[in-house]
Formats: sequence, C-alpha cells, structure tokens
Amino acid sequence: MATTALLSMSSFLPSLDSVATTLVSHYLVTISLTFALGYVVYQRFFAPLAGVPGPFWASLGKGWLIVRAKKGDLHRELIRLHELHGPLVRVAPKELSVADLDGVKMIYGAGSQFHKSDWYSVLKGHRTFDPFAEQDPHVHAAQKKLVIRPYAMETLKDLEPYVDSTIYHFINRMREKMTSQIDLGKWFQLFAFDVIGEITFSKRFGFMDTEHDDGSLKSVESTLASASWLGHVPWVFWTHDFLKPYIGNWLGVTNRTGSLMQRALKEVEERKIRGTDRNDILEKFFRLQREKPDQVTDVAVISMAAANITAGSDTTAISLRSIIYHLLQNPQHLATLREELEQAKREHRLSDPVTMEEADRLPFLQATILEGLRIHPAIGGLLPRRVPHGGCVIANRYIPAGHVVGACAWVINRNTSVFGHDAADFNPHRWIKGNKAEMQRYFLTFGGASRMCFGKNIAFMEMTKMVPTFFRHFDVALTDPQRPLTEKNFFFVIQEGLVVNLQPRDEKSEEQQANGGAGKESNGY
Ligand code: HEM
Repeated sequence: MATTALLSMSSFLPSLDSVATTLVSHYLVTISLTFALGYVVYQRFFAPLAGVPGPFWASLGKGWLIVRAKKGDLHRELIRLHELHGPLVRVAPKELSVADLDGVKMIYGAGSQFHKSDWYSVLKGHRTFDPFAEQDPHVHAAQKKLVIRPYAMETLKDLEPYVDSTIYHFINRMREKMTSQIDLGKWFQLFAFDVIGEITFSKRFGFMDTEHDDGSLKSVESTLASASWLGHVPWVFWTHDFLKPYIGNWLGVTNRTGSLMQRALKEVEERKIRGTDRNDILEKFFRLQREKPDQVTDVAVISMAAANITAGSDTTAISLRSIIYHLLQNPQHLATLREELEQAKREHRLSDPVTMEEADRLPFLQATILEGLRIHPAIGGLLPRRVPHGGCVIANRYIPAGHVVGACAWVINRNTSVFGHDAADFNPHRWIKGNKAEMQRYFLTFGGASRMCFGKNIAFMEMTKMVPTFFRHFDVALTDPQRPLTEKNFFFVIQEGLVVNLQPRDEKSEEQQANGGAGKESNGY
C-alpha cells in the first residue's frame, strides 16, 4: 500500500532530465538578459556616443535607420529630431547626424579627411571603376581626374543643342497632351531620362514617345530602395553576394550592375562599330580613352555612362518637380518670374528654347531654381562619412575614429542662421536679397567639396533652360492645389502627384525658328 502511494507520488515529481533542462534554460535566459541589459546600459551610459540625444532604439542598433529607410521618411524625421535635440542626433550606436555648421564644414569642406563610409560599399559591389561609391580617397581622386573633363563648364556649350532638341520634343509632346490632365511629374521623369540619353549617347531613350520607360526607372529606384537600407548592414549584402550562386538574386541593389550597365555597354559597343560625328559625352570619354588608353578602359567608359543615367536622371526630374510645384503653390513668385520672362521676351533676350546664356542673365529665374533645389534636395540620405584617425570634436562632443558622421541636405538647407527665419518656406528672394555666398557655402544639395556632384553644371543647364521655356509656352495650374505631393526617401526623395492642366500661351515664336538647336530634333547618330 505504502509502495503504491510512493510510486503514484513519484509520477507527480519532475524527472531529473526536466529539472536539468529547466535549470539550463533559466541559466541561458538569465545570461542573455544580463548581456542584453549590460549592452543597453553600456550604449546608454558608457559608449563614446552615450548621452547624445536621439531615438531610444537608434542608440541600440541599426534598426531605427533600417525602419526609416523602409518607410522613406528619414529626411523628415531628421528635421524633426534636430529641431527637438539640437546640432547632434544619434541615429545608430556609432553614428551621428550632424546639423552643426562648423561640423558640416569639417566633414564636407575642402581637404576633408572624412571619407565615404561602408554605406557606399553596397552600391559599389564588385565594380572597379565607380567614382560615386568609391571609398578609397586615392582611388577616387585618380578616377575623377581621368573622367571629369566632359563635365566641366567649358563643355556645356557642346551639350546645349542636345538639351535643346529634347526640350523641344517635350514641349511638342505637352502640346499634344494638353486636352487632358497631365501627370507632369511623370513627364519630367521621362524627359530627364531622354535628355541624359541624348547628351550621353546622342540618343534619346524614346521614353517620351512611348510614354513609359523600359524598366530603367524601376531599375534605378529598386537599386536605391534596396541600397538605402542594406547600406546600414553591409554584411547582409556581402553574405547574399557569397550565397548568390546557390540561392539566386534577392536584392534590388544588384540592378546597378545589371540592366543599366547592359544598356551602357550596348551603346558603347554600337558606337565603337559605327563611330559618330557628334560631340556628346560618350565621344568625349572616347577622346580621353585615345589619350590614355591603358587608364581610361572600356570598363571606365561604360561605368561612367551608366553613372550618368543613375545619378543624373531621377535627381533632375525631382528638382524640376520641386521648382514647378513650389512656383504653382506660390503664385506671387510665379508672377515675378513671368514678369522677368515677359520683359526679356519684349527685349528679344529670350529664345525658344531659352539659351544658357540668356538664362544666366535672368536673376529671378536663377534664384527660383536655387530655391527649388534648396527646399527639396533630390538626395535625402545622410551622406555618411568615417571619422578619421584621431577622432574629431563636433558641437563640443568628442567622436572617436571609425565612428560615422553625416549631414542631411534637408536639415542643413533649412538652417535659419544661414538661410533666414523663413528657411522652411519657398522664397526665391532670399537668393537676391540675402547673403548668397554664405548660403552657397552651406548649400548641400549637390554634396560637398571633393565629393561634389560631377553633373551639377549639366543639371543646372537642363533646368535653367527647361523652366523658362516651359512657362513661356504654357499657363499651368495644379488640378488640386489643396493636395500636397507625396514623397518617399529612398536616398532620392521622389515625389508623386504633380498633376496639372496646361493651356497654350503662344504659338511657336520667331526665335524658335531662328534657334538652330531648338528647331532640330535629333534621335540617332
Ligand atoms: C539636380 C540634379 C542633381 C543633384 C541634386 C545631384 C546631387 C548629387 C549629390 C548630393 C552628390 C554627392 C553624393 C554623396 O556625397 O554621396 C552627387 C554626386 C554625383 N553626381 Fe550628382 N546630382 C544631380 C545631377 C547629376 C547629373 C546630371 C550627373 C551626371 C550627368 C550626376 C553625376 C554625379 C556623380 C558622378 C557623382 C559622384 C561624385 C563623386 O563622388 O566624386 N549628378 N550628386
């Protein structure tokens, strides 16, 4: 009886195995929790960046940056956080967003020792020639020296007729579309791709003809959407790269070495067979290649041609959208611009398309373009840089070597001490009445110093010709002025919703007939 009772009791007692398992799992949980707590305490109180304000989760890992990249709102969050916390915001355990002006000068100014961080490594991948993503300053300087000439101010005159013919085509397409509402934002995108094709290969991609792209647009956007989060965890990219032969491609960023490269390769090969009498960018690269055949390799030429498409199409479309949208939202500024254009027209200083030289003499136009670029910088990423040996001090805070610092143009371009108390508003007059030199010193839309945009002059030429020519031809109104544009930041801050009604202003003018570049549409070699 007693034995039976003992046996039945033992069936309720835990076995030795389960006691051991429970103890081990408790032990593991306790160790993990202790480590986790220790990590949190370290990051919050003892790490070199401990105490720098910012979102709680950002101080613990890259998750906050990845979520922002996925949501596409990093630029807006950074504006909010800097307003709240001041010149430094901690965006990751070892990474800061900087709004301090001396800090910005130190990071991006001439002779800076702050070089591009690992964020860029995923854009570069295995590419051997890529000035945009190159992290090594010596390699970058050597590559830049080899290929920069075609982007110089002096060559713009050669490229102007190609821009003219594409603008002319754009205006004609708009005239055909005028009866219905027009998604002008989309048309600027088609234009920006076509014009890059024209100035690089003397060949529009034909997107304005078919009214859609051949996948290039998606390719650029999926590259950036993927790079913008992967850049924060480059090890994911490199692990995927290692496993790709077995698991296939799962990442959009590889498009950068995919379809755009193929397009550039095809154009280069065709050009080599056919030759050309054109003086476009490709021809200028070939000239450099003839001078230094062992250095300006085919890989370099193809890579630069592809870079023009990736770096120069969406960015220009975004900027055009910003300029036109803000003018339409601010009729008083549009009226001032129209007055300037009307006067120039009366005085026969306005061709059709407007020439670069004429546009240079239209101060309010220039101010409007700078203001559109200031208020909505096409690139909304942090432009991250590695802190050099010896560390640095920014806003009275020591930041050790190897940490990452960066500034977002959306934050810096809204600094009230540089751009005025109304820095959050669109007001072109600031570029006429304000301290232009000071504003240009901190104008981060095209990046800074040694890593400044190659295509700045080309982009300016396209915009300063397109904007007055467009307004010369059309009266433009937003179909729904109450509805703001939507925007998403995948490194490029892309807008949607610029839908307008167009009315013709005048018929083709005498100047248009007189201007050889405009009158000639070209699409081919
Ligand atoms: C409004 C239009 C444009 C804007 C706002 C813009 C903006 C920028 C910015 C901010 C950078 C620096 C990025 C960084 O530091 O990570 C950059 C670099 C670059 N851009 Fe642009 N860009 C524009 C148009 C163009 C065009 C039209 C081209 C080519 C035809 C181009 C080619 C490049 C290249 C090659 C670089 C790399 C420069 C280097 O690292 O040395 N961009 N751009």
